[in-house]
Amino acid sequence: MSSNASHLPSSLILVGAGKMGGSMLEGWLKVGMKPEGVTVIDPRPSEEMTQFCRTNGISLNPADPAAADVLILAIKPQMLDEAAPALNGYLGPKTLIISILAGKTIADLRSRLPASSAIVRAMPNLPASIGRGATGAAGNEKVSETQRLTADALLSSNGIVEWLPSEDLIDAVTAVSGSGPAYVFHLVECLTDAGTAAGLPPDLAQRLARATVTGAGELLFQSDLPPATLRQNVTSPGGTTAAALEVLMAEPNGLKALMREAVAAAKRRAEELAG
Ligand SMILES: NC(=O)C1=CN([C@@H]2O[C@H](COP(=O)(O)OP(=O)(O)OC[C@H]3O[C@@H](n4cnc5c(N)ncnc54)[C@H](O)[C@@H]3O)[C@@H](O)[C@H]2O)C=CC1
Ligand SMILES: O=C(O)[C@@H]1CCC=N1
Repeated sequence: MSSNASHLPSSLILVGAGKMGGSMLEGWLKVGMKPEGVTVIDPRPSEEMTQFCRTNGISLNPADPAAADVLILAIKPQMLDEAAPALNGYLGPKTLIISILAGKTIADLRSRLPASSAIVRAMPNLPASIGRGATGAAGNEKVSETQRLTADALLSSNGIVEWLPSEDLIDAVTAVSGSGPAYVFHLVECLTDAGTAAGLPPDLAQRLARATVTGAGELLFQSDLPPATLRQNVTSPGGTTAAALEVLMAEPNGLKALMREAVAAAKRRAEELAG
């Protein structure tokens, strides 16, 4: 984990503490963000989140929250219009806004918030909660160097951060790493299904599929070898893996084409969510 704790903000408001906001919050506390500096705003917090805030001494839905150094926006993109009027009340002149809303551009946010707002648009992913997430981020010209370091400290507490040369790349980042964990979880579902079809009891198939994907993921994490080399290391010439890969890598309808289609669909959807 590469978070630079000295740049963590002293105060932060999290607006929307659902699956992703909650995952990020776990990461911030693990790297030393002070719970008394965190305020959570969510009209419908889950029981787990309510309990989490109580246990950690985090202020949940205070009547009149003071403006903070950082406001993290983690509501659904479709809720932005409804949430925007209240957001203005949480902003001070120096508040940095970090939005993780899929599809919503910095211009979309600026049209609903003070024009002078410093905004970082970021796209994290769910493994943020265990510090193994991947985030792409880009900021507008109002973001000072100190604010960029603050954003970096928060986002890197959740895993790797890639600062993008242009905000335009974020929809593609969303389609690859934002949504990507779901593709991997679905791979486990498919491998379980295939194992069951091949004669394994479903529970056993799922345990094997899960351990295989997490083991392969951890090997990829720990190794410097490119994924293609790791794949070749499993593949004995004329063996079982080669037989399976002939199906998966068939042209033109193999996994590569399917993955391109899936990522393109996710990117298109992100573009539709803009506005
Ligand atoms: N789930 C994921 O893996 C990822 C999600 N995102 C983005 O994160 C955002 C949240 O997604 P999820 O956490 O999956 O959704 P979620 O539905 O789990 O969480 C949204 C939360 O916002 C709260 N909320 C609704 N209206 C509100 C308001 N006016 N003020 C404050 N809170 C309000 C809801 O009660 C809920 O707890 C979305 O914009 C999504 O694009 C980004 C990357 C990954
Ligand atoms: O499915 C979604 O729209 C959000 C954005 C990336 C992951 N979850």
